[in-house]
Amino acid sequence: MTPLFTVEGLVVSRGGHRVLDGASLTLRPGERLAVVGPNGAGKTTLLRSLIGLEKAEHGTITAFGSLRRTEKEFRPVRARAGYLFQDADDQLFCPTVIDDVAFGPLNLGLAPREAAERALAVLERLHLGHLSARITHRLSGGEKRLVALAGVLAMEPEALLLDEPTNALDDVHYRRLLDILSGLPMAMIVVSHDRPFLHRLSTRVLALRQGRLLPAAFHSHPHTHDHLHIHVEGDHAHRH
Ligand SMILES: Nc1ncnc2c1ncn2[C@@H]1O[C@H](COP(=O)(O)OP(=O)(O)OP(=O)(O)O)[C@@H](O)[C@H]1O
Repeated sequence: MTPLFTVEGLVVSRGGHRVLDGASLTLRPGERLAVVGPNGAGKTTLLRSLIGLEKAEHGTITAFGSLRRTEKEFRPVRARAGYLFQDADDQLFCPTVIDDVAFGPLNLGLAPREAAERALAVLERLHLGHLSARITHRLSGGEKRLVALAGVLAMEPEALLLDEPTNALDDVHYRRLLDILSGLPMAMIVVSHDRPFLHRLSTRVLALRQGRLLPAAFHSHPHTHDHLHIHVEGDHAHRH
């Protein structure tokens, strides 16, 4: 099966520093790829690069079967890969929830009524129908996050790029998000520090270390404690 994304030897600098320094990955249909790494390792930079929001100095990004280099080449990628921002406030900008969720479908060319119907259907699927008429900026942090996800899903993307999706979620919303994402058929890349969440959701793990992506795996030590660790190939020290 053709990969949705293939990244080879990606180099991206931010603030004069090489954040990504030869990062490579492949996202295949149906895969749920977790990307972990310390604060500032470049996880957000990686997701932004995949949709052309950061400029690659070296390396190649192939998305949906085509090499992408220019803004023009990346534009269709943004319509096909749904990106959930780390901060929901960066994503939501319409006055009401329904307008925000309908914005993407409208942009894709749907008629206003069709866009509103699709938006409402997605909100209801996420058990958020009761929020549709609410003022977006007055939602709680967790509500904002789920509404932002509704906006992404309303675009019916072929892949999802999720930056810290469990931020600000309580137990009920956390469980709901996990159920929703686990039930979606599309491939996704999930950046998170939430190891139990990634452990349940992901099919594969990559760790970002010194600008490169290394294969990693979850492991736990039930004999001493029951929280999850991530073992990175080539790392010797355990991180608690
Ligand atoms: N606009 C910017 N200008 C300069 N440097 C930036 C900018 N945005 C990010 N950086 C730097 O790039 C590096 C990578 O940031 P990035 O947000 O990709 O990390 P991250 O792995 O997502 O971190 P976190 O886990 O804290 O969200 C950091 O050192 C950060 O300070």
